Amino acid sequence: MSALANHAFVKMNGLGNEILVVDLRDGAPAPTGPEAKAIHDSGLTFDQLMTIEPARDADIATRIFNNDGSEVSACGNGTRCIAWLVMQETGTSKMTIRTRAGILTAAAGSAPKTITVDMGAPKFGWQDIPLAEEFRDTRAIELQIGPIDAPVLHSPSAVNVGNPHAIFWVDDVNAHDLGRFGPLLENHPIFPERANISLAQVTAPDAITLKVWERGAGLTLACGTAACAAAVAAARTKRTGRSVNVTLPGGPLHIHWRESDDHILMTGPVETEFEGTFDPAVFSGSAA
Ligand SMILES: N[C@H](CCC[C@H](N)C(=O)O)C(=O)O
Repeated sequence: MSALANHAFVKMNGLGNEILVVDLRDGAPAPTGPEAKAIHDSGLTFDQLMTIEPARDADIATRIFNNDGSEVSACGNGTRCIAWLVMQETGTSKMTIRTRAGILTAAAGSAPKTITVDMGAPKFGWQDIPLAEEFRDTRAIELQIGPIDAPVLHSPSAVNVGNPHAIFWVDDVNAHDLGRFGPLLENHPIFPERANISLAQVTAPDAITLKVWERGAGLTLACGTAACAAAVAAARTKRTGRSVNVTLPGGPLHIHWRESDDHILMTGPVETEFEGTFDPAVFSGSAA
């Protein structure tokens, strides 16, 4: 029987990006990838499961699982959620979070239930994304969908913001069937670690509309790291400035790509939905 049987969880979201939070500071072990997938498949659905764990070199540590059971290194919306929970508990307004991508800093925003996370600096090198072959300029890589002579989507920007992203620049995010193209592109051999796939429509020098197919989770209402990736890719290709409002289906995030240290500051809301405990049957595979 899993040590997580009957363990407490908190269901939250960031702009509708569904986050299941499990506080393991009681010493319970983190779920395995298959256990995370089993929890989702049992009907307690989420986009990501995130843990809160003790850390030696930060206030807390976290591990991030997509609902397909893959463990990943960054989740912007989920990081805001766990930061808000811990700040509520400790009464602090600033904290550090150890992730597999490095130590992030979170701060309470000016509005209630709003958090700003410093997501660190983006990486643009082809081996950092990573890509399967050398591309000297990752602002537009040779990848396309559709007929060779009339591609439907092509020349995406590639960025790593703790996780890999490909951003396709389009005139209308609703003119393309991301639900159909998403899995093809997520699993394209050019992405040895797969990738999060976004359609980005620049609507003003400080505004982007975004739709995202998330690696390991599919279409979501919002993706914080995709908003960060699209914002820096847009600035890098001179489509926008370094401060943008990114409007996702679930709502807006504000992204500022700071010039002084290249760090990306993401600001947005958090929502709490409900609390509960894990049904033991989930881990024995007998849950519905
Ligand atoms: N699917 C992403 C992780 C979650 C990202 C998203 N939920 C966010 O808010 O950043 C990946 O596999 O890298």
